[in-house]
Amino acid sequence: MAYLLSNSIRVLNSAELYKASKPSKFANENRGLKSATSTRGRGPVSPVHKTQKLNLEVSPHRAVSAVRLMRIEFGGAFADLLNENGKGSGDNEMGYVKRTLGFRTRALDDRDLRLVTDIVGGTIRWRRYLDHLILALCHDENTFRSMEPLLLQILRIGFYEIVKLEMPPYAVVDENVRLAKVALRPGAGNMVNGVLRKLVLLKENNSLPLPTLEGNDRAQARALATLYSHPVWMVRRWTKYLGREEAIKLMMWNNSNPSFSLRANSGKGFTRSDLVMRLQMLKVPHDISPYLNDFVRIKTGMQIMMQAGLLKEGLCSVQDESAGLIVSVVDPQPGESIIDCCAAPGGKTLFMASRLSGRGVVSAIDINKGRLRILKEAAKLQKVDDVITTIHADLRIYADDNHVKSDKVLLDAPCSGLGVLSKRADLRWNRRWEDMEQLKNLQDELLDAASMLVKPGGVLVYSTCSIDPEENEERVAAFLLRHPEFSIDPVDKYVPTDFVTEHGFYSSNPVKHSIDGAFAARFVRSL
Ligand SMILES: C[S@@+](CC[C@H](N)C(=O)[O-])C[C@H]1O[C@@H](n2cnc3c(N)ncnc32)[C@H](O)[C@@H]1O
Repeated sequence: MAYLLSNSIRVLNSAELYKASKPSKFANENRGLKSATSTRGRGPVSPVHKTQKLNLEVSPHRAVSAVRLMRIEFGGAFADLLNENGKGSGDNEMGYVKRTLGFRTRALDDRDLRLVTDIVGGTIRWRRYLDHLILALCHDENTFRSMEPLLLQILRIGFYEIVKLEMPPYAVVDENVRLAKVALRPGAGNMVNGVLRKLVLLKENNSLPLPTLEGNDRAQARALATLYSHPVWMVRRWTKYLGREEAIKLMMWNNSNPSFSLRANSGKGFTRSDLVMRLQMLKVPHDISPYLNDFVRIKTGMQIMMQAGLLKEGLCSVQDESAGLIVSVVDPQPGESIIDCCAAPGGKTLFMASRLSGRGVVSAIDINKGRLRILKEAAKLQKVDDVITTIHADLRIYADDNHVKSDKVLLDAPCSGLGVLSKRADLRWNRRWEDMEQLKNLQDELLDAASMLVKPGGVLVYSTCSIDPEENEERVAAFLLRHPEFSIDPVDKYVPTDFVTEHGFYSSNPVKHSIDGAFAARFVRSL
């Protein structure tokens, strides 16, 4: 499958998603995989009876969006089932469309690709809100709870297009009815027709059945969670730590279309000016990063940039400035030995390596062999492999067994990812409150291990892509209590003051800085 990228890398890298995603509680508690593959009502993977011919009635971007949403929601298990039914279909998206819907559509053009990205990303982000409306407009709760997954995806798409994209409503109704009829059966088309028409009327009368902010804290959190389409536990956590107003702003940011940054790969002699020139030639609108010399921001045109081969040739990488600023906190210098403790897939390793000008070494450790392989290949492509060594290991065991001491050690710890929810549209539904406790324990263990690799007088940087104080400041405080041999080195020398907290940590705030949320603390080990 061509990864149908235009502006949402994480949403679209579905192979990765299958592996990474845990079952979505919200989605799966009422409709499991069994119903996803049910043959009742000609379910999505029983298309034997259907024509395998090219279908020109259904708009291809809707068909592809519906199938991609199924794949994201049901993850690897769904993909595996498809493969059982037809080997080889997993390799390309049209294969999935054919297997799921029972027909092919014409190939997608650039406009279709952009629509798929918008619809899939938006429908995932707004899922709780959309499901609330769908449930309200169904005959009864049982109709909603027992709905075939493909039918539900078609309804979600229609609701999203009407309510959030504000597309011409009757065209949306017609198109989605047609999709339901062809992919499922005429009755399903009638159902979609009835529910979408009700929605159009309610929207025209400005009377969508939405919850109001009433009742106790819990009830209000539930209402906010529906209105801004996030899990209740996140709303409660953010209301506690940020206050309601900031929590709402954060949720609005998470629901907006993400923009991306590109890092010119100076390791390959390709400068930001070179990148700017190439983007100008490709007519891709861009802005220079105000924070980092190698970075350029783009809101649209990712597809064009990829088609032009800039990523494939290793001339630049997609990297958020929040991650680039963590490398600024490490401040790699030529000749240094650096250990990147949780390195894969390598965004920060590669950037650090490019800063060494061919002198020094970055040892990239990771427990995940597959992701480490991606890092290795990217290092070759970007011509920084001469200063990178990869080590496949559990950091905790590695640190116990090896008595290496480095100038600098970066621990970019596994975390909730609560700072990157605008890019990782599905992550909010996969993260559970219980994950936080497990993650905090792991972060403490990894910090202890990473600290063993720092030479006297050396530097340790702890970072996350989370905005959660329990994963950030609290972990730092706990670490300092356990390790009096380390002290805080304030980061104001390394990043713009706007990112420096009162305790001398680096913190990027999506709402304030319009980049992903991230955190870093820099420690120095006593001599
Ligand atoms: C936040 S990601 C790192 C992202 C990376 N630094 C980058 O910039 O691309 C966390 C990584 O920690 C790795 N990891 C988790 N537990 C680990 C362990 N016990 N030892 C080593 N790596 C681990 C995961 O495989 C994952 O690749």
